[in-house]
Amino acid sequence: MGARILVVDDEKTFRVVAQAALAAEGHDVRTAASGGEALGVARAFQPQVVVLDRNLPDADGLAVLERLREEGGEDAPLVVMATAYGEIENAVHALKAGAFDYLTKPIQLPALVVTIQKALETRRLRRRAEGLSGAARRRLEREFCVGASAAMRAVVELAAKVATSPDTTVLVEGESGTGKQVVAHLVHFRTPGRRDGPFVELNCAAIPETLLESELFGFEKGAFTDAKRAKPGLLEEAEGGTLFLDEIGDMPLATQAKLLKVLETQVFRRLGGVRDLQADVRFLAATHRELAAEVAAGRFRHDLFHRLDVFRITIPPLRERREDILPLARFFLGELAARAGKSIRGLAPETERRLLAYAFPGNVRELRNVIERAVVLEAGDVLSPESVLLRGAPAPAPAPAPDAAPPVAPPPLPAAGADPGRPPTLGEVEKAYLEDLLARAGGNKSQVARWMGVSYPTVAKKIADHGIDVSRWKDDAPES
Ligand SMILES: Nc1ncnc2c1ncn2[C@@H]1O[C@H](COP(=O)(O)OP(=O)(O)OP(=O)(O)O)[C@@H](O)[C@H]1O
Repeated sequence: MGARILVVDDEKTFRVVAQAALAAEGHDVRTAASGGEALGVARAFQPQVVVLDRNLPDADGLAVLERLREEGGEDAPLVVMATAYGEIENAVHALKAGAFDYLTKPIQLPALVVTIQKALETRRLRRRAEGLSGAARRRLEREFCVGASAAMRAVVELAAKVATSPDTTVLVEGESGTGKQVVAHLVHFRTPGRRDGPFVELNCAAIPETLLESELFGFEKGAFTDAKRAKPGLLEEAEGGTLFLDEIGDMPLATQAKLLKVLETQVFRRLGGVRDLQADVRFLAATHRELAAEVAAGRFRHDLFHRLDVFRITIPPLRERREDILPLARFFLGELAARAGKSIRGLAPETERRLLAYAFPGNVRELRNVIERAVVLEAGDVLSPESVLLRGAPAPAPAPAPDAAPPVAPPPLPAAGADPGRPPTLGEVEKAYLEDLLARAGGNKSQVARWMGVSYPTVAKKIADHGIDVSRWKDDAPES
């Protein structure tokens, strides 16, 4: 597709010839004979590329370049500066002032056409990268909720601090589901020198030991039997950006030694390779294990631990920052209800009470899952406690006080089996009663014991005697 090109030169012959050559390539070309005219045309025409003579009758081309960049801002055209033959100094000045490239006069038309093509391609790629990272950044702001706890504010502050040093290694610690990956994203997208580069993730626990090194370092053709062609590793893919090593505590010792070397020297080789490659990446490692304890147990190298532990961000479990529960719940509700096309205004007071009382062993991930399911179940315009199913916590209907009498009218009598005239036995009634209470308590035996007014061991024994499988009511285990 043709582009808008402005040719600025006081020599009429050059303007005419260049315009014809570029128009023949399908471009829309305007010309100007002076700096003043060029700025006027640029404002109206918004060219994507400007071919600009350094020596203009009314101005220095460098000054015009500066004005074009200033006025155009993010949309400023790329400038190809035309300099007199032998004035290499001028060319260097032009590049330093932000010109995309330079051509020496007399300008050869084929060189002009190729340089314009290069400029347009660069502009397209830059825009694409900006578009992508801009979208990713906006998504990040949408996907991250700071919460209300001092602990999370401290985490965000630390992330902002380390974002100012693009080469510092970061270690993120926290239980599963606390948000280590979202914090890793936060660091990446807030680091000016890295955020336009890639964010590449490697989960060290999810990948077989034998594949881990080839994923990380890449390999040359013939490095091993299946290496039919060379493949760059994630270290190369992450060039200029961030390499996020998730579950680093699960990395095998042999790979740890190799990783340590990269961290120390910033140099590595592909498997089977002989060339040293530079690792221009920020390493960000995360673990749900306590690495110091892993070191003590001999499962993690102490030198690697110290190399990684330059800047540590610890995310506390959700149960230790309860102030975050409701802001996060509302945040997820907003996002998930919109996605489901439901208008659910907020949380019912009883829903809030139940969420606040719950321990969230699966942390923020479990909270998100709970809200996601509740949104599916909810028919009203607020998230009611009946829709919010919490593992091991009693289902709310009909919402008894925790220690109140059994919450139910007697359960429906069980079917009498073979003999329709026979009333159910006491054992059958007891079993049905137990199953009914277990269903209401989400499988929580302590709650059932309180409702039945008997001890926990008594309930546990009755459940075992009747052969009841409690796990079927505990279906909302968090993902891990
Ligand atoms: N502060 C937060 N704001 C918004 N969403 C969050 C936040 N913290 C966690 N989440 C959400 O919780 C879920 C789990 O987060 P994440 O994957 O980052 O946890 P993790 O600690 O890396 O877990 P794992 O150790 O299991 O890999 C994700 O869906 C994530 O979007």
